[in-house]
Amino acid sequence: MNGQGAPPYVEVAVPLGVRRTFTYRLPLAIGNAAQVGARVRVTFGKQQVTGYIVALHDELDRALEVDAREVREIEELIDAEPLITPEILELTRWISDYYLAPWGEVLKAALPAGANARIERVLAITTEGRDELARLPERRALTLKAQLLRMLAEQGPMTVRQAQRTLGTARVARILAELERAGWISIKHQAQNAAARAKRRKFVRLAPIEEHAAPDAARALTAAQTRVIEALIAADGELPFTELTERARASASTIATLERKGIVKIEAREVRRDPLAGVELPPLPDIELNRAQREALDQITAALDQRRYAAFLLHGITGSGKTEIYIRAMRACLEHGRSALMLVPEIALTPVFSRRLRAHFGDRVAILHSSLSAGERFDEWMRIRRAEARVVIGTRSALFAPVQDLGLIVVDEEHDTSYRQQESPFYHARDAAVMRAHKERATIILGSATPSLESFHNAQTGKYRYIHLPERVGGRPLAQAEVIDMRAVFARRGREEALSDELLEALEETLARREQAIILLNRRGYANFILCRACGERIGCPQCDVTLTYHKRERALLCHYCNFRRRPPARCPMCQSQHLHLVGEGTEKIEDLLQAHFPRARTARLDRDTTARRRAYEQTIMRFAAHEIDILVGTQMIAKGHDFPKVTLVGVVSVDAGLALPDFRAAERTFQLITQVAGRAGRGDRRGRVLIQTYHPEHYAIRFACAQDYANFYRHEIEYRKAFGYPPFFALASLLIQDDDLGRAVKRAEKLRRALDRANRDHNCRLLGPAPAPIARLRGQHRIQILAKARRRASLRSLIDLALAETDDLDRVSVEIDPLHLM
Ligand SMILES: Nc1ncnc2c1ncn2[C@@H]1O[C@H](COP(=O)(O)OP(=O)(O)OP(=O)(O)O)[C@@H](O)[C@H]1O
Ligand SMILES: [Zn+2]
Repeated sequence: MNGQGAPPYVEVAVPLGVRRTFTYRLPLAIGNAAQVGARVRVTFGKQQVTGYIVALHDELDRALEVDAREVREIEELIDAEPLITPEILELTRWISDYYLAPWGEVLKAALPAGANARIERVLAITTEGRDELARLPERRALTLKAQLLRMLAEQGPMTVRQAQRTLGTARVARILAELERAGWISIKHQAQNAAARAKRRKFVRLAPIEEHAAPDAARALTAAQTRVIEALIAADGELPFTELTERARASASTIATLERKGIVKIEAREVRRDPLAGVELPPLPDIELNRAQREALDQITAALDQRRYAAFLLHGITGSGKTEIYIRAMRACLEHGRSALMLVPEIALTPVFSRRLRAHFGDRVAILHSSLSAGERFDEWMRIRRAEARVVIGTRSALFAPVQDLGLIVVDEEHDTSYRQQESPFYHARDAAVMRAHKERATIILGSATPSLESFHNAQTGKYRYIHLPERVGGRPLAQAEVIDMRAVFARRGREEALSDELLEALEETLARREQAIILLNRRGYANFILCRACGERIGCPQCDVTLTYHKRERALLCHYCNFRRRPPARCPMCQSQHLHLVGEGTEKIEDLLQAHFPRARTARLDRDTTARRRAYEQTIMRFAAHEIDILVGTQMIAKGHDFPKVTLVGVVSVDAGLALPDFRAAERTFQLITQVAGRAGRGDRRGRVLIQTYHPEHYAIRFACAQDYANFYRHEIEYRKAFGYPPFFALASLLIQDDDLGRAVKRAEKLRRALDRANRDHNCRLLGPAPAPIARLRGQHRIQILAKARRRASLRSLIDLALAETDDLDRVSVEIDPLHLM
């Protein structure tokens, strides 16, 4: 024991590809200060890593047969106050078990990026180093070593990175070891909380009048000083320092002089980085709920009153007024003194909606999403941690918001694929949110116009309570949808056209009525790929088994998987022929075509290329909402959740590529995409129209989406899932082996398969593969897949657990439980 009776051992989870936790000893110096949920710096192998304390214990776990003498000490305690709450610790442990994901990685994902400490090497000069420096001749040009010593003597300890910034990376690297050996400097590892510091800003304000009331004070002022004072008076007495220097065209020294005279005061204050700073709040519509909404809300508030776990599937068609229900449910939750968390899909976090929440809940709202800076995220996160924010809205990782006393979770557009994290740790935020609600006795609402098959199935079997809103608010009709058979268009025109006459005419009429249109094509770029007509070569990515997409604006061929980029060649790289042909179209080309057809219309494009810049997405959406844009072309990001009353036409250029993907969810995705985008039409006074171009007009996903008939789509699709043994009837796991050497990948896959077979003697799982994944090579790695299926997810997990434990060199297998795609 270490004196004060503190448990001498801690269990640490590290964010590396290992699933078990590790025991460390607490040094005396840390003693009682260590708490569960705090971050620590530990030595792991030869590395220094940030880990998370997940348990404290008095004795070593005998079962693990750890030798007490081999247990290492914690190097540093990073947090005196743990960042991770007990609830989040518990949730991450569940995720780690359920998804067979390393606990440390889940914990890392649970903290805002700004809070993930970087381990830095910190340099400091020693007494011997100072003596050495004193012996050096004063004036002569200093050697590199002497320069570094002098820097450390004058400026104090600094990180290796900082030293390298001044003196050059390679140069510093060269001399460090030598200086340390000579005993002139010390090198220590330390955790640095980069962005995880509150932001401080300097403010200048006018001092109270009596402090500088000397009668002739005004006369003694220079012109610049007068400008400073006038600027401050105009701003009600206070301005941020930098803003003041700009406004008054004054230098820092002018302001310093005024401070010495006692006329102004300068002070540094902590400021909050507010993601909604400077936005105008639209007036809130005064809405009276209709009967269906009221009944839905009543059920939800009754559950909230009981303070027990309850899960609802709110299935409301597009425009049925789900958002209004969410807001009122959140308000009810707040009235109970509890907090509410709302998850929204990645980019569809509509700027309009965040503003509405701010208007409803004021400062109690915190916003967490991917386009915030690390600093903004951290500030918002801390406001939640301190329970200053009681309503949280955010994307996938907001699942881990340290909300205190959680009463309600809303998952909007619950079918959306962005809730699935597509890299390790793989988790599905919707499913984990259901578990979180369960553990914290909260009510959860999963809302969608096109529920995922899993959720609808859960509602059918009684796992979720089902609420249906079958009509649009105000009795508005759904848009009228028509399928355009592109085979007939081809026969008529005799050549391939991206836009049919029907769609062009409808656009013409829409523009003539001064209404707006949305045109969807779920593929960015200009042309799908480049084909050599002489030899048949398709120009592909050298790293991946996919073709490169032609981007005209950037004059580049891009790989949409690994971002490889090259200039479009003038000749075929295989046969040198000049007969290169652009095949297929993307959003760029559709934008060009529309501009050619309708030169007077204002068109804009929304896809990952146009929204790379922060806030670009938001700007385009706001301009479209203000009708500064007539036609909006885009990928699926325009299909989600938006409410633009003046949109009366939606055109779907093509969904055929998505339908053809070798994935059991292809039909479901296509159905959802069409239904969602169709739902953007006719949300105002005029009825909307939807035109869907396709070469497969008879496909059931297209037929049912066109009729906006969820029930029949579900009936059809669920039969197929049952017949072929897919979710929700079977649980699925995919094991992916990647290696830059194909032979090695195959060997490892076969070995894994044998281990799985052995483990499967006591289980009853179905195993498929190894086989090349549909994308057989990605970023230079060959990809071999094994699929496992079972009726019970638990047996699937235990099977994989066993197999992985048995094979030792398989830590690089990536395991996905409930994968979304099998690509
Ligand atoms: N009871 C009501 N009376 C009048 N208008 C309403 C009512 N409820 C909601 N609305 C308005 O109807 C429009 C559509 O509502 P909302 O955006 O909530 O639909 P939704 O169900 O979320 O649709 P989607 O699934 O397409 O996003 C909004 O402009 C909203 O303000
Ligand atoms: Zn690539």
